[in-house]
Amino acid sequence: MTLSFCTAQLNFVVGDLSGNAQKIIAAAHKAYAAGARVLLTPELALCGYAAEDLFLRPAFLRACDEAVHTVARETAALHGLVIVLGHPHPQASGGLPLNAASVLCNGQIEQTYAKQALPNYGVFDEQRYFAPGSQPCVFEVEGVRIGLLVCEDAWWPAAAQAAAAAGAQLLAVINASPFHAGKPHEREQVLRARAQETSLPVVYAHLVGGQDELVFDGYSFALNADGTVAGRAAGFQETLFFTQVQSTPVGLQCSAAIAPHASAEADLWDALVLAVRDYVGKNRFPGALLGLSGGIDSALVLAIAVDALGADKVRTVMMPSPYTADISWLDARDMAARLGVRYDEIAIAPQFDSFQQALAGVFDGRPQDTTEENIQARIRGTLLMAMSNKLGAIVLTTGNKSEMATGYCTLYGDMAGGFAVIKDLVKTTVYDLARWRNAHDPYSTGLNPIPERIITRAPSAELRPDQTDQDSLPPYEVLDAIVVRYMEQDESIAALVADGFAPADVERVTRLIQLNEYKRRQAPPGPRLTRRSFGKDWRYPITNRFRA
Ligand SMILES: Nc1ncnc2c1ncn2[C@@H]1O[C@H](COP(=O)(O)OP(=O)(O)OC[C@H]2O[C@@H]([n+]3cccc(C(=O)O)c3)[C@H](O)[C@@H]2O)[C@@H](O)[C@H]1O
Ligand SMILES: Nc1ncnc2c1ncn2[C@@H]1O[C@H](COP(=O)(O)OP(=O)(O)OP(=O)(O)O)[C@@H](O)[C@H]1O
Ligand SMILES: NC(=O)CC[C@H](N)C(=O)O
Repeated sequence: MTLSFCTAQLNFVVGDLSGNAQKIIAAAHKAYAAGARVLLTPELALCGYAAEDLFLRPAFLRACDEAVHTVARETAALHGLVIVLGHPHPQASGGLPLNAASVLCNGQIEQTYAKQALPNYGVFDEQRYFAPGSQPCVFEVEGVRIGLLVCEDAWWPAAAQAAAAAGAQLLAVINASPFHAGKPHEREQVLRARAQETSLPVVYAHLVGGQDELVFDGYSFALNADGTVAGRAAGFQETLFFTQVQSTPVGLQCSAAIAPHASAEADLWDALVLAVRDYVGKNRFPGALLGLSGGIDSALVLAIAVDALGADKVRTVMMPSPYTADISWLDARDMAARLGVRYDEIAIAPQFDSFQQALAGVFDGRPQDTTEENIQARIRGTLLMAMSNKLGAIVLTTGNKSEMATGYCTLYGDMAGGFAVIKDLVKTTVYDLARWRNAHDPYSTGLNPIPERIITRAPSAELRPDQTDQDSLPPYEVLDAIVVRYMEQDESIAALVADGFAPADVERVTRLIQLNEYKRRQAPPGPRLTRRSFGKDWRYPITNRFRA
């Protein structure tokens, strides 16, 4: 006996119930024609993950319910195909809905499983939206008894063990498991433990796509009962991933194509590209634009945007001030020419003069300070937003995580825009990725996008004469280490000092992190790439006197 499973590793759009339903129906027809008799869709595939407070709207839940029936009806002719469909399920008794996986066959809804473990940490709020289930769900297809789990269920032993105790011979897990660096390996490690504890093979069906700040990386996989990888889909792309499950004298054996895991840098790059492509595309922008300064941050964002959208959908504008160095112009022009993107120059000196004149009376002889620096950033922000209004393209902001942490960014200035592409990459990673992209060509563009001098020159905001970033901050290696350990890993000030960081550096950086919460609340969203980003998984009070 061989039973063929198909995982619909597809990119759904939150709230597009009919589009998602049609995508699932089309996948069912293709999978069936290719011989599959089980189709697994990702968690909440029908409505998209994460639909957040849409789950609180009765009309949304009713529409999801109708879409479940549409999928059942339009796949009824696929005789014998079992579809595991992820969707929210309103409870007849009222109360919160279930995060459900329904088993559809021959046009009927045969069973509906309710996710038991509802994650409520990090970026997850599932206890705000769903009531937990308590029962295992086992269904049989061509003599194979399949135990159903939904994502977080499989991160703990109990639900898998309950499915095994209920007679499951294989675990089918449907998922929406947001990416961070290293997550594809971590996930397989967790599921390996479930396979080994239960001595059951696992088919893990995963989502792909960008949804606001979350990125889903695909990499669906199958494990044998001993935990060895029997198959893996490619990461960061849509695919129908087939796994053959065979009955052998030693139990069920899975086999499938095994796509390799990519390097950490390649995964990060793919995540950034997918996040930009989906944010821009799903929100229906005709393209993107950004201020190109000749510095590393805007250079990296431009390279990502071109890989994501194509050169014809990205335009750049260099807005020199009196403090802009010649090499900034030269490098910005060089980069735009290398990539073949539209490049304009708009000098901001006249507007800068005009603002200063307008304020001269009010400022009454006070010395120049960051006020004047911020005016320049705000003139640029105003010009970029004007271009966005007129041309329809979204403004990509270029601030990195080190800047978002310390507040080295200007409200309504370089923070003005729609999507903050690298807000979860610390500056040292920005450099690493720039070097990596110049040495690799993941989308076969034939481009070596970033001029070498942009990578080697000292970073500067160029908002006053001879300014460099390191004038007022510790070296980036030190700054980034403090940011990562304090912000991502919850280490204390005392622990960092005990580990050898200079007390003054730790004091300054952590104080800046605390003081600049107000700025981050006004920042655009951007893709989460680490265990903790400045997004849904960082919810600190603005008004706060505690720091340790
Ligand atoms: N708790 C709070 N809640 C709400 N609002 C608060 C606030 N505290 C201050 N504010 C407001 O925020 C203002 C200060 O913020 P903002 O106007 O942005 O200005 P600010 O933070 O003073 O200046 C921006 C800093 O970033 C640096 N910068 C800017 C641009 C690029 C780069 C770079 O290296 O890439 C660096 C620049 O040199 C300067 O040190 C205050 O004047 C006040 O109006
Ligand atoms: N001369 C300029 N022309 C166009 N855009 C600019 C210019 N200067 C700054 N910007 C925009 O503002 C952003 C922040 O600029 P700034 O130089 O202050 O910081 P940065 O973090 O060093 O960024 P970068 O490395 O891109 O220069 C830039 O990434 C760019 O998008
Ligand atoms: N949707 C979920 O239940 C995801 C939770 C899970 N721990 C993950 O990130 O993979």
